[in-house]
Amino acid sequence: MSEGTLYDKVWDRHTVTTLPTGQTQLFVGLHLIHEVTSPQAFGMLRERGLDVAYPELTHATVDHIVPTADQSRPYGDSAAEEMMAELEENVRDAGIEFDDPTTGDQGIVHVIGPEQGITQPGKTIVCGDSHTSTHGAFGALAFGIGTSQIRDVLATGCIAMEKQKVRKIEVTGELGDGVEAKDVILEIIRRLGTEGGVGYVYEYAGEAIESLDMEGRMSICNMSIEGGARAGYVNPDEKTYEWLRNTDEFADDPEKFERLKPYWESVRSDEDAEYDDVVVIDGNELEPVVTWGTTPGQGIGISEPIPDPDDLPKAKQETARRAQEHMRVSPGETMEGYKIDVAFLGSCTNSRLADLRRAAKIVEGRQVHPDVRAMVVPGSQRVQRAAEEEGLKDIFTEAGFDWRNAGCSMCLGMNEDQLQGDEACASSSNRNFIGRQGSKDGRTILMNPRMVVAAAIKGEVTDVRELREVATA
Ligand SMILES: CC(C)[C@H](C(=O)O)[C@@H](O)C(=O)O
Ligand code: SF4
Repeated sequence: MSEGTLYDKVWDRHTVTTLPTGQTQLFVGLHLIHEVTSPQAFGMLRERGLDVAYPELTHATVDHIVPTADQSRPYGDSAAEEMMAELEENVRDAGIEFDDPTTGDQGIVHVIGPEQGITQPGKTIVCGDSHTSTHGAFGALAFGIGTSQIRDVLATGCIAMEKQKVRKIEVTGELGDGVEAKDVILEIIRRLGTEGGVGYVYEYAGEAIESLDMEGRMSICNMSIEGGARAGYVNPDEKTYEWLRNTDEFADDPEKFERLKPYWESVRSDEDAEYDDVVVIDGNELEPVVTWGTTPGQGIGISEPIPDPDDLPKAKQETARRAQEHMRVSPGETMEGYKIDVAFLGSCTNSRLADLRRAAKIVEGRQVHPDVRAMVVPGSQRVQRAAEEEGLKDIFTEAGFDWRNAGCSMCLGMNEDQLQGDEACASSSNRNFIGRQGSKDGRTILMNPRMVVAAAIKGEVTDVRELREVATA
């Protein structure tokens, strides 16, 4: 008998009860916390005299406010220092494992979970952060939660939730040269809209998704929320298990791996599972996608013209007009040749070793354009070390990139890494909202990591496929 989708199965296996509100009480397998959204929740717990129910299922890191240059304490920014100190106190009192920068394991919350192997198929994972959907790449059911829910999870290990519908997004075929996971998700959001996923969880499937490495799958799941979906996931397969086999959790404990694997396999969506909606996208047709506007849904293929707001559905016209004014672009132009001032390679979407490796191949033997300030911010200290060991840091720094310490950095500019004035930034992050990178006049163009470094080298938005040809000629 079909038990349904991965979503149905993980949901059922974590259901404690149905609450009087009609919501489901779900048990949480992993609660990730960071410095920005947890302090208030810990405060609420203290007010009620409650303890953290499952410190062993809770894991903390510091990412948003952490400086990426000088990390000596106290931090130069007193607000950042205060947040850090508060997190330190909270985790110490509760006995929660904390990957602070002295451990060598610190990093963006959505990078460290998978790399340590605590992100696993069939787990329910929550975090007070909208990009928690990233962990769905492993077949986990992972979603961002708000402050009062963080409190609930800290106090009870459970969360009250409404069940969502499931939309299967099948990406068929093979991605072309220079086209990456990031382009797939930007294309999905462009087609379905930033609100298109409201009420849904996205299951990403199809040949093009299956052939992605785990890093690529994470980039896609990461941006589910930008498409309005509460969560996104990929069914676990051999690639997933292979990744996990090599993590801290399992490398020294192969028995544990063998014990858990049947469960992981059992949560895969059944062949005959029913979906509330199915969307099919032809992966063969895609090209690198860049945004022209101020939402992640305002994207186009690098060779395509920027749309005329008048040609868009009525509801989208006004925001498109305002976005074009802010970005100073006109309908009919392509984004190719758009001048940039800053290049940011980082964020929980694209700052893993595989991302840096691909980008370094483009950078090798080239120089950052003299008018561009370019930075690479590894997603975690482990990524940073590995990249340094294999010589990627040297490739980037010799080309003129600034090599930083791990953190969220210029993805949202909660530390010193910010755009100035109306600077335009080629960014491998996930949000291009006005003001997102620290300056209200700043302009963000989202793209894949190789496109970011191509833009850094040329000083303008560039089709990386042209640069690659030069490189291999
Ligand atoms: C600070 C945090 C609450 C926020 C989020 O939830 O996503 C941040 O990570 C972001 O990307 O905007
Ligand atoms: S890297 Fe950006 S998107 Fe990811 S958690 Fe940090 S601020 Fe949020």
